Amino acid sequence: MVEQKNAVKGRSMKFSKMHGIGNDYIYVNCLEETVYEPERLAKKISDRHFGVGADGLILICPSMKADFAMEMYNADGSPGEMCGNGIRCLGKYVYERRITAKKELDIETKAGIRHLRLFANPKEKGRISMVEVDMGSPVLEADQVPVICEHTLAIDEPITVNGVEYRMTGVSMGNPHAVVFTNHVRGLELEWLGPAFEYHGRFPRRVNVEFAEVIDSATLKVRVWERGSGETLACGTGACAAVVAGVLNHLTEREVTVKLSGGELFVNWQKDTDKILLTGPAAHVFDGEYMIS
Ligand SMILES: N[C@H](CCC[C@H](N)C(=O)O)C(=O)O
Repeated sequence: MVEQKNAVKGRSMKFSKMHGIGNDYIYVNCLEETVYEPERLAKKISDRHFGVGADGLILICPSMKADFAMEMYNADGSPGEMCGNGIRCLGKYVYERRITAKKELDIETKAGIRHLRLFANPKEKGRISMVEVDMGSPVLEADQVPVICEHTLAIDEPITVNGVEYRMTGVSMGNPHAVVFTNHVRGLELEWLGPAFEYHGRFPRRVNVEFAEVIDSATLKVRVWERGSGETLACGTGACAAVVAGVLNHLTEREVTVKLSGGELFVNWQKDTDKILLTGPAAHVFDGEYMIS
């Protein structure tokens, strides 16, 4: 029944809008709804004028290997392997809607299984306000997975973009990132610089770019240009990549507060386990019904 309903144009699909410090996604509960063309839907529904408006689409799906599976699509319809802000909101969604009673969850993603710990809002019973994700280990070598570069380790590597030489460090958090340290992120013209990095020949799968300013060894200020979505107010995988690059370039410690345009995330790259813990808020904005067209 559900499958037929959504296959037909002009019928509606329930969705929720959520965000992690302003990195906003449309969530569809695919335990109840069926989405046939997620790339096409992501592009339409993410449009901030002709759609609902979001940085992309996230599908909450059943999993054979974990408690749930997450599929994510960028605003241009392209699929992404992992989403640090999105997965935190997914945890809040399934707990608050009583789809699960667990406060520790395993979520299957294209980058592997990620473990979540949900923290209750002390002021509102049954609500979750903060979520910690074990993001796994960063991947730095090209022959291991979807790293951005053809060559091995790219630490502080020169790259010419729009005729200017920058230095970047490549980090895969399951999805590809290039981190560029700079002295003043505020003044950067990302609309011009972001696409030039994203589509640079050095990155065969395109790239997410983080421009990071070192405030002190435990604080980074970061602006993000996301592959497939443009400048966003925050990026969880990007915050982790920035801290990995900070450590590798001897600029930061392993425990860092990352100040993004929409708020703060806390990153802890554990030395003993090599795993990265990402902690930050998760918020629900509204629920709605979308007409499939
Ligand atoms: N905003 C997300 C990452 C989306 C990455 C996506 N733009 C890609 O194509 O890899 C985060 O919080 O981690």
